Amino acid sequence: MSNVSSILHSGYHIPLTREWQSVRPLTKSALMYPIFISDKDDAKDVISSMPNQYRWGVNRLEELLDPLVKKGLRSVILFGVLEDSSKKDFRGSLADSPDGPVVRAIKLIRNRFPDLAVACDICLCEYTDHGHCGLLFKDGTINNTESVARIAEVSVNYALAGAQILAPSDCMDGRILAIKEGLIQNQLSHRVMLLSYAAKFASCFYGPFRDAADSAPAFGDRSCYQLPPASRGLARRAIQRDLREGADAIMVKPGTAFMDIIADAANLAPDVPIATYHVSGEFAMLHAAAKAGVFDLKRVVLEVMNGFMRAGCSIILTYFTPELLDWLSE
Ligand SMILES: NCc1[nH]cc(CCC(=O)O)c1CC(=O)O
Ligand SMILES: [Zn+2]
Ligand SMILES: [Zn+2]
Repeated sequence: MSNVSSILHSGYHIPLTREWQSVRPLTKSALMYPIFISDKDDAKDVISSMPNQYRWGVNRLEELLDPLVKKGLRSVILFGVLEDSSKKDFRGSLADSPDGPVVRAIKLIRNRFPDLAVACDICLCEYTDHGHCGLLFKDGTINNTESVARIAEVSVNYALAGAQILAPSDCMDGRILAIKEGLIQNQLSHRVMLLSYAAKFASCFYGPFRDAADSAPAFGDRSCYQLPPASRGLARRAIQRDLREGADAIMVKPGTAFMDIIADAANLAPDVPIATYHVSGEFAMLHAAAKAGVFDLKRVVLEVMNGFMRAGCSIILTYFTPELLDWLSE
C-alpha cells in the first residue's frame, strides 16, 4: 500500500502553490530605506564601501525620493552625517540642532512626501567628537544618566520636527522609558512610534556604516554597551525590558547571523511588530559575492529577506530597498 503522507511535492508544484507556503509574504510596506543625510546641502557623495549608496544633501532629497515613492516606498530611516567634523562636540549638539541635517530633512520630507513615513535613528556617535554613542565620564566610560537625558532630548526634538517613528540605537540602559516620558510631557506620545533597537549586537558588520557616517569611536569600542554576539540571554532580557519601558516595536540587528534572536523576539513579543536591520556589512558582502559570481544578486537578496519574514519580522531595514521595490513589481 502506498503511503500518501510521504508525498510533499504535491503541495508546491506550481508558482502559486509555492507562494501559498510562505509564512509571511514579503511586501513593499515591510521595507524601510536607510538614508544618510549630509551636512553639505547639495551633496551626492559616493560611499566607497556601499555600492549605489550616497550621502545626500537636503537639497537633493527630492531627486532621491520621488522615483522611489512612485514605486511604492512607504518608509525611510534617517542618519545624519557631519562631513565637517569640526562641528562635533562632547554632547553631540548638532544631532538635534534646527540647523542640523536631520531636523531639516524631517521637515522637508514631511512637507514634500506626506504619505512617506519618517523614522529617525537616535544616536550620538555621528555627532560626538569622541565617536561614542553616549556621553562620557572623564575616564572615558559611559555616563548612562547624562546619556539617557540627552537622547530623550534629541528624541523629543525629532518628534517635534515631525518624525513619526523614533528608533534609538544607542544601547543605553533605560532610554526607552526616558524617551517615552519625554514624549508624554510634550504631548507627543500618541503620535510617535518607539521602535527600539533592543537586541543590537557589537558587530563587525557595521564597518561600512561607520565609514559612511564617520562615526567610528576615537578610542576603545562599543562592546560595553552593544550586546556580546555570542549571548542570547542578554538579548532576551533587553527585549523584555524595552517592552516594559514602553517600546512599540522591537528591532534585532544585524539580521543574517542573528535569525535565532529574531525568532526569540517574535516569541517574546508576539503582540508588537518585529524589525530587523540588514546592515551595511551584510549589504556590502552580498554585493561583493554577487560581483565575484558566487550567486545572482536578486535571488540571494530575496532569499535573505524571505528568511527574515519567516523568522518573524514585519519590518526590514535594508539598503536593497530600491532594488526590492523593482523586483516586487515584476
Ligand atoms: N549607533 C549608530 C548606528 N546606527 C546604525 C548603525 C549600523 C547600521 C549599518 O551598519 O548599516 C550604527 C553603527 C554602530 O552602532 O556602530
Ligand atoms: Zn551610535
Ligand atoms: Zn545609530
